[in-house]
Amino acid sequence: MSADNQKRLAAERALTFVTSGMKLGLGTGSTAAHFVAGLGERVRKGHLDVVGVPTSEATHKLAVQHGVPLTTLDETPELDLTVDGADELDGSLRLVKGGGGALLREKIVAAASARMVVIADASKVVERLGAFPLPIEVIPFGQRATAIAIDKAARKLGLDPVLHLRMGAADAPFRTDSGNLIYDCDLSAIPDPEALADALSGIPGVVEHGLFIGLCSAAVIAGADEIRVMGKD
Ligand SMILES: O=C[C@H](O)[C@H](O)[C@H](O)COP(=O)(O)O
Repeated sequence: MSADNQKRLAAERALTFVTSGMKLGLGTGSTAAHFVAGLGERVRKGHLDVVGVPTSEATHKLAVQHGVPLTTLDETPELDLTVDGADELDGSLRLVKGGGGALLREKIVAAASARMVVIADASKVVERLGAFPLPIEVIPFGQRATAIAIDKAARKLGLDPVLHLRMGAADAPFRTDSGNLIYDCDLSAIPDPEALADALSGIPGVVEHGLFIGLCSAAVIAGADEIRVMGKD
């Protein structure tokens, strides 16, 4: 079975967590896109009556296309459930996110939700986080100084970071939906995600990083032969 089919199956399973009346956070990425499509189908058929807060402009567009009723986090600041993808997750449901550049809004929306469920194909589950370069969103002002501070903070923790400024179209730096830049921080492995998260959060200029710790309560993982739920079903 292709990875995309696994993503779709994980999304379908997560739809069973949704009930009418829920206020939902809608994640970003190829896996979350399956969830938004499935949600739209159920809404159009009259099986579900929900509202969603998109975590990116891309998800906003997709949700509109699929007929998912939308609200904003300002109108609806407390959500029941967020369903989102991940770039990596470990056995403690710690995540690396931001491969698509949406980590800031994704984290704000997840933090405003009573529950966050990750959906992923089995390749995303890892023994130890860090093979996927950690996305770190920074303010454009002083971005080189911020990158040096990130490098120093990681080295203090015994890590050996390699930072790449993410590029977008036409050889210009990638800009997030909030107009910021992203450094992808290649660390090979992150032995102590909590310590790194704390260190990064203390750097002026870092808006947010892609380590999601203590936010996800369950993950639906679709493999070649089975779908399993990690954490609270
Ligand atoms: O910024 C993007 C998000 O964190 C995505 O949820 C993450 O990159 C996973 O995306 P995908 O489902 O496409 O692998």
